[in-house]
Amino acid sequence: MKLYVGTKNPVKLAAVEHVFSEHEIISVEVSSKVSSQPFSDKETREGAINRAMECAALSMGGLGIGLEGGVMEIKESLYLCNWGALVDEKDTVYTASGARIPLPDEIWDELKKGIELGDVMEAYAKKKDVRKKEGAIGIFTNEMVTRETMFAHVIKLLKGQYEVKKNKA
Ligand SMILES: O=P(O)(O)OP(=O)(O)OP(=O)(O)OC[C@H]1O[C@@H](n2cnc3c(O)ncnc32)[C@H](O)[C@@H]1O
Ligand SMILES: [Mg+2]
Repeated sequence: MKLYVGTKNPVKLAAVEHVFSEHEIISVEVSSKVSSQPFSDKETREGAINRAMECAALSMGGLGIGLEGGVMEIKESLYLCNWGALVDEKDTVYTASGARIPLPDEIWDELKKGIELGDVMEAYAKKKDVRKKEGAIGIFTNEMVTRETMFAHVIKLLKGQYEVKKNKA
């Protein structure tokens, strides 16, 4: 079955390929229809669902996946948050979220100025393309968990829920 993924980001695609190795994966650029830097769980989740729905529509009876990164506030802390959505051939929507860790205040200050996390991380880590490599989660966990492994976990949560539903049908 064809699996459309709503991103061109190589790290997100690598995570999908790792979990859905038996599927033909097609990478497409779609709109998340939320801000480029989501600032809540709600908005980040919505971005993932919007991407997955557009992918499912393009797949014509296949599967669609959307992955979205964002940040969310809890009390005095700003956390990294990530969401994934899978839309199956029957238009059922499955969702799952990823591990979250607090971000340093200096990162929050930069985000408040309207700079996207990907750009903030490049300056902070003095590295290019952090968003396409280890990600903020990799930088702040000494690469114990990278953006790819974090998204792979989210995708496993989606695939597992889909399989349970399919096995019941
Ligand atoms: O091409 P797409 O699929 O859009 O991939 P992206 O890297 O832009 O990722 P998102 O749109 O899902 O993330 C929204 C914003 O947050 C940034 N971001 C989210 N998680 C990140 C991480 O772990 N490391 C670096 N930047 C991250 C990202 O660069 C964007 O500016
Ligand atoms: Mg983006």
